[in-house]
Amino acid sequence: MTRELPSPAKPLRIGTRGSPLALAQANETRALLAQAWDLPYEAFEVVIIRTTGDRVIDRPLSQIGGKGLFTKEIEEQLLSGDIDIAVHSMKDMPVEQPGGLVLDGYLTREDPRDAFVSLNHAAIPDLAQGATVGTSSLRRKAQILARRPDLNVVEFRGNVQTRLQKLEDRVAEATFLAMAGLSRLGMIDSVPARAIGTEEMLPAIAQGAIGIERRGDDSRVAALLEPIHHEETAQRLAAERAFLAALDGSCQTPIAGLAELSGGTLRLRGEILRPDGSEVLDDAGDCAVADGAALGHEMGKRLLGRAGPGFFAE
Ligand SMILES: NCc1[nH]cc(CCC(=O)O)c1CC(=O)O
Repeated sequence: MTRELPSPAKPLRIGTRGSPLALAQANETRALLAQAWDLPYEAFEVVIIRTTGDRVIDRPLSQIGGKGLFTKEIEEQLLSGDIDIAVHSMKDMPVEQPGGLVLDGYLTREDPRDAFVSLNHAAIPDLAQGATVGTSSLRRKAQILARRPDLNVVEFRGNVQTRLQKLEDRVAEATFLAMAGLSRLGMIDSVPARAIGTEEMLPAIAQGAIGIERRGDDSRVAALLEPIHHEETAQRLAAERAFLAALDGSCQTPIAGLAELSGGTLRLRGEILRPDGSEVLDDAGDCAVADGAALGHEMGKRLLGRAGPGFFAE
């Protein structure tokens, strides 16, 4: 049976940032929607929106401050009706959305692992004493320093292509990228990247997941998204994002977490680190798949209690 698109009069507008990765994700969403509803690509339009995070490129993200650096302008256009949905890397999304918006549509999650990327080395242990590595992620920086306090970590901003160029230019010996990003950009075979096991480096909350945001009162769009939504991804993210929310995490703090499902059970692992890597606190728990958010909340609060005040201070 062919489903009927509710009110297909004009193209559905898909808002996204303009980076190659963001565009790949928006186009993937567009293709999935076209396929699910048996419609031509022209029924959907990709609209590029420039955000503060894209504009300010001369400072570390952690110094620009404010929540939703990469989302504010997109959400404004969603609220004003200039776009109908927004496609996001869930890793970059604050745990709460502005009033009137909901973020409950998820595509099937990609590989959540980080990748070690280097032209000369296969893994972290191969790096020479004092070697320079580049990353803009406070989490990755703290995790690397926890294992290798001797390494020199330098700020590495910019999109995937820019960071790879910095390796070519010998600015650093290695960098770290999400496997999901490389895979969506079709670069997994052309870039010297090796997946890092999650025991070795626990990923960012929601890494590898794409979320679709909409207006809460837009029932047409809610129905439209239903066939491309992946419920297991939603269940995993519910646990991870509740963990993050309990820790009051913005992306200013080194927090990692990953939920996995097997045989009706959800297992959540979580970790917080001092920014200099000098202390790592971790926790893990199991629960029924439907109870992930409660477990995440509980684990977050427990870790916060163990950490005490000032844990995240530089
Ligand atoms: N903060 C940038 C960002 N946001 C999402 C991804 C990768 C894709 C994903 O995790 O879904 C990346 C780049 C990276 O960490 O390599």
